[in-house]
Amino acid sequence: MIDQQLLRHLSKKYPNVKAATEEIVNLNAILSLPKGTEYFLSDLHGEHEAFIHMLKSASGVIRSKVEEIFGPELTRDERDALAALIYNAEAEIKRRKKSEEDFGKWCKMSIFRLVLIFKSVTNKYTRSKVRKRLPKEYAYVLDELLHTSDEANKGNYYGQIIATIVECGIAEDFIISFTDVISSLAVDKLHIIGDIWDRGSHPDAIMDYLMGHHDVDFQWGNHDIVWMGAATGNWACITNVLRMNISYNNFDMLEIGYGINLRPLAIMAEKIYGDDPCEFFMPKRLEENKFDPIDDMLAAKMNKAISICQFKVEGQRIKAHPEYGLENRLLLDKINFDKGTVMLRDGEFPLRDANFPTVNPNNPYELTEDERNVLNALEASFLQSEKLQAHIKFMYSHGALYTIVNGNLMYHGCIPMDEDGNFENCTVNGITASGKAYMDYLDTQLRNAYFNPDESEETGRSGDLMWYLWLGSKSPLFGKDQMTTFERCFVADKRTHKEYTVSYYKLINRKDICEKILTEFGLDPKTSIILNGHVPVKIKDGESPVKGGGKLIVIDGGMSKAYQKQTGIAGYTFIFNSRYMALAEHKPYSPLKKDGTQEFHTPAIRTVRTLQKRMLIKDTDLGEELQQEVRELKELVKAYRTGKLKER
Ligand SMILES: O=P(O)(O)OC[C@H]1O[C@](O)(COP(=O)(O)O)[C@@H](O)[C@@H]1O
Ligand SMILES: [Mn+2]
Repeated sequence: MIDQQLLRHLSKKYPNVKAATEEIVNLNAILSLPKGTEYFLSDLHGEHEAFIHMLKSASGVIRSKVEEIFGPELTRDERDALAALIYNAEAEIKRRKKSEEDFGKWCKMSIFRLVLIFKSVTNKYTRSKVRKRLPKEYAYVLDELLHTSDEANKGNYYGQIIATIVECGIAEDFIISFTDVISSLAVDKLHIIGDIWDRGSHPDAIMDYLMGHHDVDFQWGNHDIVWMGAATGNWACITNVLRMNISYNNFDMLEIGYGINLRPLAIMAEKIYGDDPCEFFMPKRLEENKFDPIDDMLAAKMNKAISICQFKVEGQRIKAHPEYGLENRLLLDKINFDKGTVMLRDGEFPLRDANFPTVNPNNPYELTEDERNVLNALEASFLQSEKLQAHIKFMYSHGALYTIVNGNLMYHGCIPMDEDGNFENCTVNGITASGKAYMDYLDTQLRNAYFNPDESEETGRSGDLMWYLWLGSKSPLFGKDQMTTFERCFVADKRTHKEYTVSYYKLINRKDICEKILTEFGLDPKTSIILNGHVPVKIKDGESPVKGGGKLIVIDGGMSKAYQKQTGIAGYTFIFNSRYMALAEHKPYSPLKKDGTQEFHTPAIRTVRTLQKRMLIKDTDLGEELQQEVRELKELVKAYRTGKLKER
């Protein structure tokens, strides 16, 4: 039974039998449509161009539509050009303006072709859903192009509309909007399973783009969490994100994108390491900075200066939180400054760089006055960066530690388990929990850390939790025994760099374990699957992304350029539409060339599961909500009919 109050509330929106019945008809129509296509991506690591291309091309789906519709009619080059127009309309228009004798004619022809693709990507949506996604300025025209029913006159009618667009001089803008709509309609829901930031040059551009997306959710990754901590002003997180991004030469993003002022750090680095070659701190150059080039020598000094700050600040956090169990990461006090060695858990190792002018052997974790001043200034930059704070708030409002959508469980790293596959008890901030309860507890704590920080504590202290989740061995986002950053910087012997993954990553090869996790999260282990990111799948070594008898799929395929050598591909998109689940395996993205052309690679798509029957909206989470609405509306109609409520 639905209560009277709810019915009275509903009656405000549906004041009579007719209005309520109309909505029931509308909802039932929606329920019988095929489910929209969901896309799952992870480990974007700042690769904005590759990522945006994956969305624009709908990871191969646009190409297959072009083939389906124009295969018999157009040449291969023409089909390539049409696909290229949808992927990057600005660039293609610019190129055509130069090469076409009659640019207006090219615009007309392109619009005609786009209309056919548009029809194909919208045919499983209701008219009202499509309307809601159209850009306001062209909604009327696009709706007409899509829905005109006068078959005999259609050619002429289209022709008129299109000719007017070209004559009015708005063809370029129209085509750009049109291609955006086509790409956006091909992807109904987007799930990002963590790690937007670090390594690649423009996570800021990715976030800007996603903030305009119609339906996106995030499952936080370790690289996201450490930025979320940095945004609370936490020094351990700030030094970590700066070290990583300086070491990848990402100055445009830091200084121009987020407005982080690195001048105090640069001045201090120059002062401390004037003569130090900082050989092992040279930045990796995956891309050049367009606006803020910093020469390698200065970048290396800044990298070393911020790394030392990181190890000192982390040492302080480790001592302040014995419950984190990170004492084995206290390494500055294990340095033998006379011998130039460090004592690690596997013995004593020589340091390849033993110049530590700012480390006081008697009190190695103490910051110098200069370092403190620099960190204060950096903290202010992070706290006051409007762009960063907006991105982080969006991560919170659209994100979580894990998410369940349409029966699938998504999380970035792992669920802590012991060797036998029991959910491991983990203690954080005084509370001990395991499995789902641990994840739920951390999720709440992470929200408090940003939105309700403990005012009485030093600034950013709440962010210690984010720092722990970035590198702690019981962090469901990290999933390794330790993070060996110090060793990577200072010790030549690569064996000391090794980070061992936790038991979980072995266990997930077992079907029963994956089913156990699904059950823990209240899902049906027969039909549900887990989508996992974080650990690059080494396809070139024969590793498969599909684990646990198809119950778990790891979709970190190495979108990060820095990791493509390891994986042998350039990322995955997991696709779940009304007919199947599939993995699109991407080749490295080739950027736009100077002559305005671009080489596009269509991903290899392999089906992971074919659904026995077409999945409809009524079978989805949304379908459940809509069916509840239908039940309520039926009660409302009954209330009107029996005189319990008055029609208006
Ligand atoms: O390869 P890089 O950029 O130096 O980073 C290495 C660090 O990144 C990590 O792998 C974490 O990043 P991922 O979440 O992408 O695996 C650490 O475990 C490791 O210490
Ligand atoms: Mn990760």
